[in-house]
Amino acid sequence: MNIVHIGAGNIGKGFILPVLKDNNKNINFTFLDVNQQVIDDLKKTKMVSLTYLNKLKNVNKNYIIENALTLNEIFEPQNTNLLNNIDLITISIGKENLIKLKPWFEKLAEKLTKKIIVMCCENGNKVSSFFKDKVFEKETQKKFFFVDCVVDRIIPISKLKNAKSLNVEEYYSWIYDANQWPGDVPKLSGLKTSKNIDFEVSKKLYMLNSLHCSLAWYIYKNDKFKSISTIYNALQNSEVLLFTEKYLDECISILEHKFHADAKELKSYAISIIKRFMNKKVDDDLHRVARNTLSKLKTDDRISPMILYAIKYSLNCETIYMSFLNGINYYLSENETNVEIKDNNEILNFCSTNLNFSINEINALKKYIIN
Ligand SMILES: NC(=O)c1ccc[n+]([C@@H]2O[C@H](COP(=O)([O-])OP(=O)(O)OC[C@H]3O[C@@H](n4cnc5c(N)ncnc54)[C@H](O)[C@@H]3O)[C@@H](O)[C@H]2O)c1
Ligand SMILES: O=P(O)(O)OC[C@@H](O)[C@@H](O)[C@H](O)[C@H](O)CO
Repeated sequence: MNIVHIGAGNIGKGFILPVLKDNNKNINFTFLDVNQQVIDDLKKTKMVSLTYLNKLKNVNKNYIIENALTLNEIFEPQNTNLLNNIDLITISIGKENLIKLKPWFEKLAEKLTKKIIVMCCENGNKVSSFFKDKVFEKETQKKFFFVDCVVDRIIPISKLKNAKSLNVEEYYSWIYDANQWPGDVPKLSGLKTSKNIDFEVSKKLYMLNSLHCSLAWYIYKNDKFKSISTIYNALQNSEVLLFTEKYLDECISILEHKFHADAKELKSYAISIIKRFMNKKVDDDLHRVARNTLSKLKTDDRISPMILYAIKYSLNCETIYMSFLNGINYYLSENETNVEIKDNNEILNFCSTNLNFSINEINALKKYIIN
């Protein structure tokens, strides 16, 4: 099977490559990236070397890659065979960068003789559908099967000095939408399917990912990352643990209400998240988990939808709302404005100007703040 993966970064090298290679025979794997240095390094080594950060004993494993190319190199004559035989394109470049792939996909679409599956392995709400609907015209959309998925493995930023080595968490989960996968294409091993991808996406995004950035913003507010700089260090503090528990309890009530989900199952998922965050070997920097703060605060991402849902159905979201304000202030301080906003009108103004809140959403938030 020919896999082309766009984005030879942490999730590409530390998750997509090993999960596909470990679980499926005859995987021919090609990395594409815009970063010339990364591609040159991978061309040289043709290998990725992973260290699994097992709590008991680290395990090292090497993975062969068949090709590493810059995006446009794939259109060169010597790569025609590969181009004509792609089965699956996976992508992990950051949701905000997807728009840049528009011309590349349009060029590819002109050359295709069969429909190809595209999976955006980005954190966000059904990002493959977003990519399909918001980026492409109908004609291009028809050339691909866009399949939503949820990917989960914590891969901290590497402090190792070469592009081929990476430390990764041992745990992983990759779930895709069973309804969008074409019926005549065999399923991939190592991946799970779901007929309720909305729930799977929301569960991970609202609990794990929103807790991650909320912890960073909380620590920044109280410590400015002076004495605490990683997720593991943060969770050694009893006040942070209390914040975490309250935060996850509010998330659980919202998910339980929205999806009629089993609260016990969500509770054990919450416990599993805390356990994973408490793996001392996963040296996960707070700047990383808070990256792209503004996108994380927008109405299509991990915090605002929970607040707006809780307001609508009168559910408690006190801690999540506090975290939302921490996030706004973190964003402002990162952008060197040195202004904290606390005034209600400033908050509402920020939401409509920078976070895509609609008039109805602003009115709902206003009512919540005033009460
Ligand atoms: N690291 C994690 O723990 C983790 C886990 C699950 C999901 N994710 C998601 O995976 C995505 C990538 O995260 P990451 O940690 O691997 O980031 P990263 O910065 O390590 O890797 C991103 C890669 O994409 C490349 N890239 C950027 N723009 C590009 C473009 N226009 N065309 C081709 N390549 C381009 C970069 O050069 C880089 O190599 C994000 O959406 C993130 O939310 C990350
Ligand atoms: O990648 P982001 O910036 O969307 O979010 C930061 C982290 O929450 C994220 O990378 C997690 O480590 C990952 O999603 C775990 O599966």
